[in-house]
Amino acid sequence: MSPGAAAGDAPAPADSQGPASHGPDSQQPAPQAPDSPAPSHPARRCSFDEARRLAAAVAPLPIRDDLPLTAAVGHVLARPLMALTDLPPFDAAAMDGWAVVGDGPWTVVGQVLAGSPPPEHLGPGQAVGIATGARMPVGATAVLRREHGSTAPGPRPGAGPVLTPTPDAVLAPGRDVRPRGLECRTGDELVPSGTPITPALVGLAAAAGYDALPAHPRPTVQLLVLGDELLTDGLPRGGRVRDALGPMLPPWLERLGARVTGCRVVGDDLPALRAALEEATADVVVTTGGTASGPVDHVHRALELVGGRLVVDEVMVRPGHPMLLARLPGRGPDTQAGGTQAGGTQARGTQGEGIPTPGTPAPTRHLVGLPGNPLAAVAGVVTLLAPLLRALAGSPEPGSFPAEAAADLPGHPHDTRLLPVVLSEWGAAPVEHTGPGMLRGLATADGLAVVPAPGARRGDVVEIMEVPT
Ligand SMILES: Nc1nc2c(c(=O)[nH]1)N[C@H]1C(S)=C(S)[C@@H](COP(=O)(O)OP(=O)(O)OC[C@H]3O[C@@H](n4cnc5c(N)ncnc54)[C@H](O)[C@@H]3O)O[C@H]1N2
Ligand code: MOO
Repeated sequence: MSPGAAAGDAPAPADSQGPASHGPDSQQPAPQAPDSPAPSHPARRCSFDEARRLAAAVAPLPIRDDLPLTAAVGHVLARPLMALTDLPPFDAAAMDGWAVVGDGPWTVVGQVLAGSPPPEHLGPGQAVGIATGARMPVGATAVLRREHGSTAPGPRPGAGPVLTPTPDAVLAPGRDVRPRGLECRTGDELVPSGTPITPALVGLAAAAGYDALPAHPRPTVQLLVLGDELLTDGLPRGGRVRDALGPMLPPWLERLGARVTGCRVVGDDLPALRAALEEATADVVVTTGGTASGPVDHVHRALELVGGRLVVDEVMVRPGHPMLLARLPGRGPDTQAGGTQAGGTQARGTQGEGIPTPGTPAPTRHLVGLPGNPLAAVAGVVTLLAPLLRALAGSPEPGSFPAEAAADLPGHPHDTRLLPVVLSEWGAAPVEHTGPGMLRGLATADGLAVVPAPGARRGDVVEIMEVPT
């Protein structure tokens, strides 16, 4: 639907703070296109695709240029990694042996080790002992491997040893030499922006002369697990159940690139929830439970009270349809992207190198409301939270991949269904125990198949949402 058409039919925008409709049968129009994130979105009931597009439409956190190499692992490279030097930076021996000039025999006139200066120049008939990685002397044409030569005393006192090649020695020019610039030249793009910073990338950066890397910070997350009925230890008892989400979500979110700064259980109490939201300073606040319209489901009301603005309010996906995404006002003082780095992203008005342009707004904070049913909460993670966290961290990872259905995949009559599946050489097959309140199926699944209504047939290609394995 075009933005104009959507606007014409839109319900009262969330910014009006009117009552949000989030029942399962609310029939609100589809949202407008997500590619123009306006300051105030009408809160909408969204399709699965629209919801994840809206979540992914946020700007990345402002770039930091000062992340020490090892600390940068787990972030996403925010600018291309350009070579600051030729690599190798000089012609170097690739093997232990002798640097030689032309064919032998040669007189050995010295030795050069890795990191030590070579002789100024080698002339015809001369050689130096050389170690792997040592700089080649000017004039040397090749390296003779140690196993391909032997030395004998020189013909007279003071003359260097005589080096003779074995019959199988190979001495073509450049043999066993790593020429300067073999891997890259100064200014070459080594790795594009958006690449996850891995240990290997950090090693490359160090070799290329970097001490720090530019990266979007990992978004901070505070998790509020809502529900008076939740127990944090022991067996379920007295009508209460164990909190499954408090233990599950922090490591999951860390795997998605977030830095989880807090996780706590909050009772079904509106003032307590409001206070928790007001105290929270993270880039993303995640709540679990309380999203529906039960007597103690307070997330919508608490959001209104703290000035939150709903962006997505219910998604046409099962399980998990009551999930929501909202913008939160302001930002706290202790977030990674705040402090000296607060300000717009480079794309939105920095002066380069992450220095904020005076007057640019601080990055927006968000709340993701996950439904309480555990598999519904997982659906909220893959639909809203994972795309949001990736966008904040500047990650281009899709979070999904295609696979063929190995069997018919049951769907929902009119909504998208996220179905735990196992993958094999035959494709994606459903598992058992996939009710909204169950994690048994997911625990052995390889991903969540995105099953369009009313279902997929064996042989259809479906999208598989990644879950941590
Ligand atoms: N009248 C309607 N009622 C409900 C609807 C609806 O459309 N109309 N939708 C249902 C669906 S679908 C879901 S999902 C839930 C979502 O409700 P909430 O987000 O408000 O979640 P709660 O009511 O707080 O809890 C639901 C369920 O999940 C259990 N739970 C909650 N947190 C946890 C946790 N951390 N670990 C384990 N289990 C948890 C909770 O005990 C409830 O059993 O609303 C339906 N209702
Ligand atoms: O969102 Mo609910 O039961 O479909 O889990």
